[in-house]
Amino acid sequence: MNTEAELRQQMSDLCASLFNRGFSVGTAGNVSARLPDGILMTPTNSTLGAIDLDRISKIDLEGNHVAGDRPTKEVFLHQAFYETRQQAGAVVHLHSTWATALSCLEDTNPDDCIPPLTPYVVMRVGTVKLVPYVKPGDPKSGDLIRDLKGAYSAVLLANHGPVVSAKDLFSAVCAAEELEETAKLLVALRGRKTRFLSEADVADLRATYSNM
Ligand SMILES: O=C(O)[C@@H](O)C(=O)COP(=O)(O)O
Ligand SMILES: [Zn+2]
Repeated sequence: MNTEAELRQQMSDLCASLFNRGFSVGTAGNVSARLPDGILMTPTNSTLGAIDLDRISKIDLEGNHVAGDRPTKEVFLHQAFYETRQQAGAVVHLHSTWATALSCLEDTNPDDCIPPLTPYVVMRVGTVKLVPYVKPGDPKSGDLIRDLKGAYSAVLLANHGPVVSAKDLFSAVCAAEELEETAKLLVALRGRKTRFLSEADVADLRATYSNM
């Protein structure tokens, strides 16, 4: 387990890495990580490209804002992941282009937004559910995640973008990147005869590897 100081540094570094490689632009996206006594969150209206360690928001186990700048407006969304997935140590929300494109397409399967194209997306991300649109920052986003009862480590928010949780911050960032790259492949392959992994292949991967 990282110390809080190490986790703050890692959050700033990984957010900058996402931003510098175009997974986030402007002030889009937000990131959080669980501590024994609360949750660290990126501040609202901050750019992931320049997260100041001392201004990272902290909320306590009761959800009170106890340190740093005001947290992301998606605090309810992040809290709902931690409430329903005990194994989740971090949550990453992005507006990355290709996953967001899938979140807008009418024929994206709401129960399986990212069908099993490659082993790695099965291993790192799992089945991705579409969550109905609510406006950014709406507390209802938390209710919609709680309704899933912890069954999905990753979702697409309709007409908005991906949210990915994982056991720790590095894993959550890697999973968000894997989801984005697979979304890009899916859009590139649209209209072409595509071979997906079989149910047996997916079951074998799930038995061998865990995405959390
Ligand atoms: O789309 C939105 O407005 C938020 O989900 C977002 O990505 C950035 O909001 P803050 O984290 O409050 O800056
Ligand atoms: Zn957003």
